[in-house]
Amino acid sequence: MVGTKFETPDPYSYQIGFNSYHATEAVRGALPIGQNSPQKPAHGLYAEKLSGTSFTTPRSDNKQTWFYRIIPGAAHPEFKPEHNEYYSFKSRTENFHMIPNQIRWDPFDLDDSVTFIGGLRMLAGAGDITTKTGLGIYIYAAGKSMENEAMYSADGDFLIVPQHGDIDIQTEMGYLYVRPQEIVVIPRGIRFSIRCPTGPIRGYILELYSGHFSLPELGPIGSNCLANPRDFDAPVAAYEDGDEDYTIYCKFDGRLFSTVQNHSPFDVVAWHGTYYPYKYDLGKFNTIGSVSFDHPDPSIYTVLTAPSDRPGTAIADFVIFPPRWLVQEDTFRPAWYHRNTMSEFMGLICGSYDAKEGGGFQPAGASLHNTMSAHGPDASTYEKASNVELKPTKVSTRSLAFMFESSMMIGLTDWGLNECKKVQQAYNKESWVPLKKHFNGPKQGRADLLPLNNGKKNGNGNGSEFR
Ligand SMILES: O=C(O)Cc1cc(O)ccc1O
Ligand SMILES: [Fe+2]
Repeated sequence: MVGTKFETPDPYSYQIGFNSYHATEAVRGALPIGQNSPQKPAHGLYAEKLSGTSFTTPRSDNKQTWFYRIIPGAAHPEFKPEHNEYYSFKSRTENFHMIPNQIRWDPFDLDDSVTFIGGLRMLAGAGDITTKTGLGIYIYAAGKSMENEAMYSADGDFLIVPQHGDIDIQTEMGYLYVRPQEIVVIPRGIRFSIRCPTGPIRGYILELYSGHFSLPELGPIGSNCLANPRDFDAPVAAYEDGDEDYTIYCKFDGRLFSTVQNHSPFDVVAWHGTYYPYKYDLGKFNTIGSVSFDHPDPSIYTVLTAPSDRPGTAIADFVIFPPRWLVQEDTFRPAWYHRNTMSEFMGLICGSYDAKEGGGFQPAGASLHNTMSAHGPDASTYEKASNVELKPTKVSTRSLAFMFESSMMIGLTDWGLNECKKVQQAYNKESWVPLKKHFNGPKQGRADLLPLNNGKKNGNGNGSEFR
């Protein structure tokens, strides 16, 4: 299993469950009983509501939280725009480079001279923030902890995939400690601060402009497997009653704004509700696969999904390729060659990826196979996998790749295509141009000119039911 992480003790305790109703108080009696907004909440606290869905969203999807805090979130001077070229993330579609080519990036650099906010770069995106449709993809690299600084995104939910270094996250709801091979989701609007307790940090972020993540349906799999709801951790209330200045950064329509307030935003003494940040250890993913033949669709590896209005069609799926046994008979076992209507952005947290034996897809690197961009195993993977003896084999041991998959066409920012200087110029040439022809039939053919096959036009007629 990935994610056996006893090296760093987890300093925090959590409440468990995906989409659970949580209630937590750091001072006894801070949560009102039987009501949300008493005339005078206990201990001189203010009640404040944070809604992540419209008030009238059906109960099953409704996400709201009540805070009992020292000072309401509104107690700050006005926000002013930050004037740093990277802080206007150029997240509008008209600024994107739309390219049909397959793209692959060398590992992104570490940079320990900046904080999480200073080292956040938009790589790619789709849709429109103002109408809450689509997604943004970011790379972060930092080494300085955010001290007396917090941020929130009005634009969407942050799904953070750490690749290097632990992140210690303080949020309005409490603390989350997240290591590589774990993920964390910080929903829209929640204020948070990121510290780097183990040194430099680096990773990937999917910002979801539309709705929120849910667990995929399990269909015939039944009531367990894949990511089980019990394995998601939410913080317990933790507050500070600080009077020092705090800079609050706000990401709003792809631009960064800031203000300085004279108290800590992490002053929530108690909260209850369904809208909260959560983490998940990818090592707990219960992987399902074929025990007979053929390579199944990677949708079986979906950890979280953000559905669109079209059934079965996601704005964003978060998919992982964890260590697993491959046992299929008479099967080309790596991913097949394919062209999909869905776009695929992939990253590698550690190890290697079984469809890219030829190297080039490295930890902290990435690839993008956009709508209908042809891809699949590189030439060396093909040669190996089409000749290998098919014994039960464990793949991706000590490896973890992931995919942000989207029904939208993904565009690249200037940073993603040029400024980062990580795009591999020879990706196609090295991966697929070397593929050899193995065809051994005549130079031309037409099905309707073939001699009759005992009256059967299609199929070999042999059946394969008793393999
Ligand atoms: O392209 C990729 O490597 C991702 C992927 C993996 C897989 O097992 C099947 C389809 C697919 O797009
Ligand atoms: Fe693919």
